[in-house]
Amino acid sequence: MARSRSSGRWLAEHFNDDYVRQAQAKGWRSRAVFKLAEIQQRDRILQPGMIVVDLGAAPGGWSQYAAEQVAPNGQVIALDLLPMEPLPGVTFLQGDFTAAETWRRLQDEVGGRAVDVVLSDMAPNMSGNRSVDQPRAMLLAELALEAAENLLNENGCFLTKLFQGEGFEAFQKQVRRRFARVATCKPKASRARSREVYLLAQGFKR
Ligand SMILES: C[S@@+](CC[C@H](N)C(=O)[O-])C[C@H]1O[C@@H](n2cnc3c(N)ncnc32)[C@H](O)[C@@H]1O
Repeated sequence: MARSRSSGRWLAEHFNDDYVRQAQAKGWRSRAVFKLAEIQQRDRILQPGMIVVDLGAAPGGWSQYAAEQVAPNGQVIALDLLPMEPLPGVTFLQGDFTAAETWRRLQDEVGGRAVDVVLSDMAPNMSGNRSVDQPRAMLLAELALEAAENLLNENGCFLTKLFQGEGFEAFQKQVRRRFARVATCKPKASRARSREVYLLAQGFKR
């Protein structure tokens, strides 16, 4: 089947991308790992022994990196709509996080343990229509925040992907009410033309 011009452009960009080459060379599952690594090198949010929840985890770059940082004795509980190949130190749940049933399964897996960090790199399939994509992306961020508010221990940390646009400011305000320190960042590995940024919230107030 003939590829569309835009998917051809995406593939060319993907394979020429230095982060893709570096990820392949180092055995990381995704180029996205460099976004988390940049944040970790600056803010040290992951420490040995921590329990981490990784929402929107497939194909597994963030989980792979987080599992290394929290070893030994730490654990990553990863969740995605799509299947994911097993990783050491990572328990994986497949399900749609917008479904109440998936939230119940995640709570069961956590089993009442105090979670130190909730990560969310969830993103909807982009249609290209901003009025459709933005509310879908905001819903995923809202659900990730709700999960963080339910699971995190005192002083816990929440890192989420966000897209600049409708609802962005209100979401930041909401996060500021529950966390002592909140900052947005655009890691170098995040494509300049993408509206994607990351919100890092530290010091959860229970
Ligand atoms: C940018 S990718 C995550 C990449 C990942 N951080 C890594 O390093 O490999 C976004 C993921 O969010 C997942 N996702 C989107 N909507 C979801 C939903 N409703 N429930 C669970 N996962 C979802 C997608 O399936 C996709 O795998």
